Amino acid sequence: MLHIDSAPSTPGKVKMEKSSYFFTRGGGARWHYSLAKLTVWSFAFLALILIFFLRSPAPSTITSAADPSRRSLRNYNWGGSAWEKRVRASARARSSNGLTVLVTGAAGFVGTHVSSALKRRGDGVLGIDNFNDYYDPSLKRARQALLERTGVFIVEGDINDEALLRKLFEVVPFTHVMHLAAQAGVRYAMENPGSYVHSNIAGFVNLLEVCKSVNPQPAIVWASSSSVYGLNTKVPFSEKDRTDQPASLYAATKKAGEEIAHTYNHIYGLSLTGLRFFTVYGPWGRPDMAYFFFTKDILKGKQIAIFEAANHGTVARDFTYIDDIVKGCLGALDTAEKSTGSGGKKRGPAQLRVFNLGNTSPVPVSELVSILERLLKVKAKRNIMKLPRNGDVQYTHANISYAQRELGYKPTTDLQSGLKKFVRWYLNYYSDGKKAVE
Ligand SMILES: O=C(O)[C@H]1O[C@H](OP(=O)(O)OP(=O)(O)OC[C@H]2O[C@@H](n3ccc(=O)[nH]c3=O)[C@H](O)[C@@H]2O)[C@H](O)[C@@H](O)[C@@H]1O
Repeated sequence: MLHIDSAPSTPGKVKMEKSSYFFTRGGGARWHYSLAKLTVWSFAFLALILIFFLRSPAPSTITSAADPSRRSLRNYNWGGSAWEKRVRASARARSSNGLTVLVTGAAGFVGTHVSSALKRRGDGVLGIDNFNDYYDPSLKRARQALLERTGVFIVEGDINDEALLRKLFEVVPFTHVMHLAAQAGVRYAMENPGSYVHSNIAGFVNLLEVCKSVNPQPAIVWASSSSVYGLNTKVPFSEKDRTDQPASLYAATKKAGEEIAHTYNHIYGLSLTGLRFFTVYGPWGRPDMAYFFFTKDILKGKQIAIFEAANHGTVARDFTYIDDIVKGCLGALDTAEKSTGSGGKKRGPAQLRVFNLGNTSPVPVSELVSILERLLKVKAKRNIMKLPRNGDVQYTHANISYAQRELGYKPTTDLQSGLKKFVRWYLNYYSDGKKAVE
């Protein structure tokens, strides 16, 4: 008998005393009996596997590319005629001159708002999202339900799944891709660097590989970030300023995205527009962002950490309201020129752009908290802390004249009015007893 005490510490080196029971010569009838039993059980096991495969539904069951960065590896189901029908219906534009847009990260904050705005004005929209657990997936499911009501179907899958992306382009000849799927968050990059490489680099390259090879190639608009300005001190930030000093891995992956975009534009003629978003906030926002968890913590009476730079220096952000960002995204899609490649080959020069989408009026984080206090009618428990060395920069401020000229981009919502709408949404969303605030 193998006792727990006698088990060797090296796995795989367990002495199989029981196995000698099957293989000793003197075993006789007992040996034959055991062999027969083993055979019967083996057949039963094989039969079970066979039944499992025969009973599998017609749609292909694809396991997403293993993501080492996630605790929960996910299986996604896609395919089959009913699924294709939903994909086609969602992507159908109301009129023949409407766009047909694949929105990646459609269950995300910006993705939901952009998808809904496109659908409302008559464009065809299909979403894709992997519903990962970076933050509460139930919020993503609620956004999905919202989009379903407007007629937008979100395919569950990962942008790293090449077969899925190819299938989507086979079913629908998308004219545009609005690429918003990403691992967001500046500070989380120190905890989980792999997830940034997986989504923001590998996932983006996979998407571009598929886009370059399909006919017709779509035009691509995608989310870069204000964080690419990193340690740049020249303000306001202009697209011409240096972006070679990222302060976080998140920023570095977004900057890498801009360089990767250059390559695919140069070699394959893909039309590519990068949008540098400046701290986007609003209803249905991201719970990992300061304005969101400050609201939660102020209401709970919990202390909040407010960062300040050296010598009591102000930390400020050019907070940009979601509706303004949506207008910028639509402006970028509407002015995107066609890609020029076909058959995977470039046939001529293609459009390559990068725009700042900010609000042009930075607000100190302490002022953000004061606005929240007034709106929530609760005093915050402020804990002023030195800005940690975790990727945060002290200050952001967008120069938006290029986006104004080319996209007609003109932000109209100040932080006070935008937060008012956010707080109204927050109280309404979380007052419904079913949604727990962690
Ligand atoms: O502009 C962008 O491109 C980026 O904007 C945000 O990043 P960030 O500006 O750091 O937004 P928050 O995490 O909401 O932080 C806002 C401000 O609050 C400060 N903060 C954050 C957390 C905290 O506990 N205390 C605190 O004072 C930060 O230093 C920052 O100045 C998003 O999280 C990024 O995904 C996005 O790419």
